[in-house]
Amino acid sequence: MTTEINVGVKSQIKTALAEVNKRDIKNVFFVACGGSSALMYPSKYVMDREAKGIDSYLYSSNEFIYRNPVKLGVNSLVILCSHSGTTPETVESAKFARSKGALAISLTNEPESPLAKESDVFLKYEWGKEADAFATNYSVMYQLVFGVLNLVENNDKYERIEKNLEKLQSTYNRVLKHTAAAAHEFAEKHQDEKIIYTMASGANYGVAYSFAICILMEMQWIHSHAIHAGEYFHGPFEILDKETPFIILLGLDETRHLEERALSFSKKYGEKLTVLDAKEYDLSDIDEEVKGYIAPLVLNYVLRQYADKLAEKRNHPLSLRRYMWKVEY
Ligand SMILES: N[C@@H]1[C@@H](O)[C@H](O)[C@@H](COP(=O)(O)O)O[C@@H]1O
Repeated sequence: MTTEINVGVKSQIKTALAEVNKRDIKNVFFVACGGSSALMYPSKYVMDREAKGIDSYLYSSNEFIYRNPVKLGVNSLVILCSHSGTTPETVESAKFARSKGALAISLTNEPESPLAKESDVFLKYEWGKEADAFATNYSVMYQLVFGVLNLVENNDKYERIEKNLEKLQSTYNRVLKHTAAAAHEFAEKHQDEKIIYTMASGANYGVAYSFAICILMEMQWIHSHAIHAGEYFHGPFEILDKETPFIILLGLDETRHLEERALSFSKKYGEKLTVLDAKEYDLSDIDEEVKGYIAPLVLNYVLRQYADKLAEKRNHPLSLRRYMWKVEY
């Protein structure tokens, strides 16, 4: 079944790339909201590191429409994502992109959704505990992005990334066993906290961002803010004391130095520090050359385990909302 689904994912990517091939793509816009936006941050990092000619931009959906970037046009690829496929501003963004002549490719879990219908091509990804990592959102996004880089610029990492993503689930399973005790301890220690900050840089910043806005604020009603490790010393570090909890992510990309610097300062003056360091995880299945790109996916998966444990300890299900999907906004 898994193999069948993975073959299906590859064929969807092929279809999407065939559409890309019909155009002369000069720029890529990543457009989504919330968690769906956060999962695009590593891809924006990939574009910055790998793309020699294609420009790339990342916008929250409504900002994309209202800002109306002057470069958006027939040479643009707009990559959208919405899990439900119903977030109105993301659906509008797809319409808007196409009205400008751009190619709109969306990722969603819902093939019958308005977003799927308003896009030139949609890619259905899998979701949930049973899904193989290869077919899930982060992986599908990478397959598309590396596929575009390969097609437009002859970037040679596409096949390697695809092979590494095929081994991702076994990496996840191994790492999760290693982090289970730490996740449990985190939940024990933080169940009564009123505020928890998150921090990261580079390819991992989106993971810190989504944990802050989606897990802590949206799903646990705990105050939070995602601090960019490079910005830490330009304001946020003044909040550090022995009482304030921070989650600090350390990835394997070129910006790791920023995260290490933030951590070493935090260790000096803070105490409630939870460190997730990808260097401590068994990523032996992953090629050295792409480890920096894969690290945020692994960190995100590990943090989901932290979220599950925290929700359980606090007796506050991750599905609980006050306003989202309930009132008008
Ligand atoms: N955590 C996310 C939110 O941040 C997002 O606003 C919402 C709608 O998103 P989507 O457009 O992916 O369906 O879903 C999730 O709950």
